[in-house]
Amino acid sequence: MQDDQTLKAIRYQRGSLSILDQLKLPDQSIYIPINSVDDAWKAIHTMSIRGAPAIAVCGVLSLAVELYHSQSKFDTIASVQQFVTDQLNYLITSRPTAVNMTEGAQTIIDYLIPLSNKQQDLSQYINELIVFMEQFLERDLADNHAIGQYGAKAISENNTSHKKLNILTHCNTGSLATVGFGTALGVIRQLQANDNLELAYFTETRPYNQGSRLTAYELVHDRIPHTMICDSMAGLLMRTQPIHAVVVGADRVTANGDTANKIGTYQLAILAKHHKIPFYIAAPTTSIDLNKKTGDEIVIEQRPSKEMTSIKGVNIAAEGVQVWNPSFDITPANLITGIITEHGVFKPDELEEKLLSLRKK
Ligand SMILES: CSC[C@H]1O[C@H](OP(=O)(O)O)[C@H](O)[C@@H]1O
Repeated sequence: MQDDQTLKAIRYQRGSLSILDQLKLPDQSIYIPINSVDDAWKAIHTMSIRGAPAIAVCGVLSLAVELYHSQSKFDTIASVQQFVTDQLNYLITSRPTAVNMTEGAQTIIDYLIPLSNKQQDLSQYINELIVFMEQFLERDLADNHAIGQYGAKAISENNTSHKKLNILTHCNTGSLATVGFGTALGVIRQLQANDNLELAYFTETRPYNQGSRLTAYELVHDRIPHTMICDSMAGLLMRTQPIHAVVVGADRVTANGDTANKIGTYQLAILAKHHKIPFYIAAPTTSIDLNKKTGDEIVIEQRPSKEMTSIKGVNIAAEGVQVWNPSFDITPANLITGIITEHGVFKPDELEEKLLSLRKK
């Protein structure tokens, strides 16, 4: 099972934040300090830390650390509110596709006024704001296990004829993409814990290799039975091996269930449809953006060409080669069997209604 210490993407205690530098994995396990929002912005943009939920927690906690150490520079509550709003709006620009940072920023901005109605002492206001920001860490930890449990139950119930299941996943959606158990990889961890997993197949996930660099690291570490494949092998795998489900993460799910996820997800969904294999998205409800009606509204982040033309600084393509490097693609809702959240598994066409009723509670 997951070892909480060596697979922690984020280490935090009040006034101090560090992240596991995922660009150095799997060869080196090095934590780097994050002392400010600027540090967090750079770490997120360069993908030293990545994964929609982990990005949001890192961003919010970097602001908590900055507030903790710079209290003396504020003379009014209004100046704190302006600083927090400006820093959150800056953090959102670090990676545009995932919604979790935007959701977290809006939640904090919405709290600034109610908190000032409750607390007029400047020092106490800052302290209570820090406590509120720290709750993002606890919330995501709790969400992950629920996602794993709901997902494992749904997939097992879909395959009553097989005790042990072969699952295919893409990219990295484990402890290195969240702050705990993982989303899609959390479902795989839970299937393993329930003794319902035969093999976890996973793709290398070109071009940035989150699968070979990060998912391999997690599955080997947790001693979960697995097989790594190249992205291009997914079709032959589904045609020749019994794959019982595909489960992947999400960076942003829109109201109709369309989902932005790591590039390569869309073609896996098409292959799964062709081979009649259930295709699941696993994501916390903080990844669901009801303000966007369909996936056509999602901004797809374009990444630097060097992430395609080199690996760890070694060129694998001719200097000057022209590339196209979208970091995400959109999987339409009609290719998705279910969306696994911390509140249960929802069909795409019921997602908006279910989420609105949950948010009213
Ligand atoms: C639970 S992480 C969701 C999502 O994040 C990954 O993208 P990136 O590595 O570029 O941050 C990937 O799309 C995962 O599925």
